[in-house]
Amino acid sequence: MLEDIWIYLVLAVVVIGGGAVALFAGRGRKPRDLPPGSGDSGGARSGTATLDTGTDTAAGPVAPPEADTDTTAPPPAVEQESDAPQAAALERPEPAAGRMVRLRERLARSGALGSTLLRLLSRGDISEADWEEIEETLLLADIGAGPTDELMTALRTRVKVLGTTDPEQVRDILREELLTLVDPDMDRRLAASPVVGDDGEPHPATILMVGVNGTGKTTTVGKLARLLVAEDRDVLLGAADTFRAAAADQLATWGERVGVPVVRSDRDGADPAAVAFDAVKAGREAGVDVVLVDTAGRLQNKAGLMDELGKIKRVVARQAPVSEVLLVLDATTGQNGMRQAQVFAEVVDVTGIVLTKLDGTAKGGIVVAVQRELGVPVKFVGLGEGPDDLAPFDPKGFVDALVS
Ligand SMILES: Nc1nc2c(ncn2[C@@H]2O[C@H](COP(=O)(O)OP(=O)(O)OP(=O)(O)O)[C@@H](O)[C@H]2O)c(=O)[nH]1
Repeated sequence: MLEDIWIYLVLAVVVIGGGAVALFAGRGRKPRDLPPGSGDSGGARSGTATLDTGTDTAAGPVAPPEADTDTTAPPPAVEQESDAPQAAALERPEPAAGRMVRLRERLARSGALGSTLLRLLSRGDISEADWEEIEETLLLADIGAGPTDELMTALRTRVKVLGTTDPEQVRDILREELLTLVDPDMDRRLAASPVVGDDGEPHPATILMVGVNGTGKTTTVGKLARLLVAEDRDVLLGAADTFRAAAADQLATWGERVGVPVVRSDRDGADPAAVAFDAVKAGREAGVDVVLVDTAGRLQNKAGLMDELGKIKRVVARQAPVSEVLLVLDATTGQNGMRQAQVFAEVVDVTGIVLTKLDGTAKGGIVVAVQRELGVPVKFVGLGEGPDDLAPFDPKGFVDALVS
């Protein structure tokens, strides 16, 4: 009997002791890479923000970026993966190199452009009606009037001079002329390395993503974060699309999957400029390489858009020079997309274009049209809904896919 009591006592001590160890082990774990003053380091900054663990933490009062910025709002929160099971589940995104090749067949419907042109150009005697059909095909693919004229002139001249109907030779001519239009000499690199500011200090590369809602902007921010993680960059996301509450949740999910922190506001409709400011500030304090800022960019009117984006840019520039403004356009929207591009270009200095939904559209010619219109390169293309279906744009791979 006495022996039994001893056994129960020993068991009780083991169970209670084990529980206590587990509890403290869990509490002692710190969120990764949090900027000083956020998370459980506490105290240095007043005001409150929450980590997604739900525990109360101290994070910073964020200096009001501009006089007209809403200062009554609580500062944005940094969301962060916070314990071992989540960290273990981090995904390793696919490297950037080779994505365009993998996604090539997604351009199949744009390939209809190439096959129609090849069929017509390989005819022994190309009639005026054939040339008209070629022209119509180019226009329907959204290449634009000017580039279509140029291509027609070049093709007419070269086919006539060569006098060939050999499909291989015709294919080579078409490939060369399309490549000239897509312009392989444009600089398509993304400015994603830290920069030294006027103060001589290193700052993260800051990239603003702009575009109309529905073009795939938030998704593209998530995909681009993955692509940068695959390239071993430290990334932080700013959820400055505060119009659509779900956009910040969407970004948080993208971030969690690859261990990228997200700065967001706890309040729907918060000032986007304040969130952008805090994101860049947090990125700077954490020493990340790149801060990607999602914006809302409603197009109700140009003045409103200019106000919002102009303010975000000014406010962010106080923390770090803006390295890139990427305009996200939906390739399926044709002329409507071109009009959006014009408005955004008037409002903010766009440095690159991301064309989404290029999979399954026959409108691939918009690559040429939009580059011509804005004078800036297409830097990335979205070729599907998968998390790694965003590829750095490669003109040669694109043209090869069209005429293969
Ligand atoms: N097929 C295809 N779908 C895409 C691509 N990029 C985004 N999408 C889809 O487009 C839809 C809209 O994407 P969101 O990121 O929510 O678009 P958004 O409305 O610009 O984001 P907000 O500005 O936050 O409103 C989603 O269903 C995406 O999966 C792409 O390259 N191909």
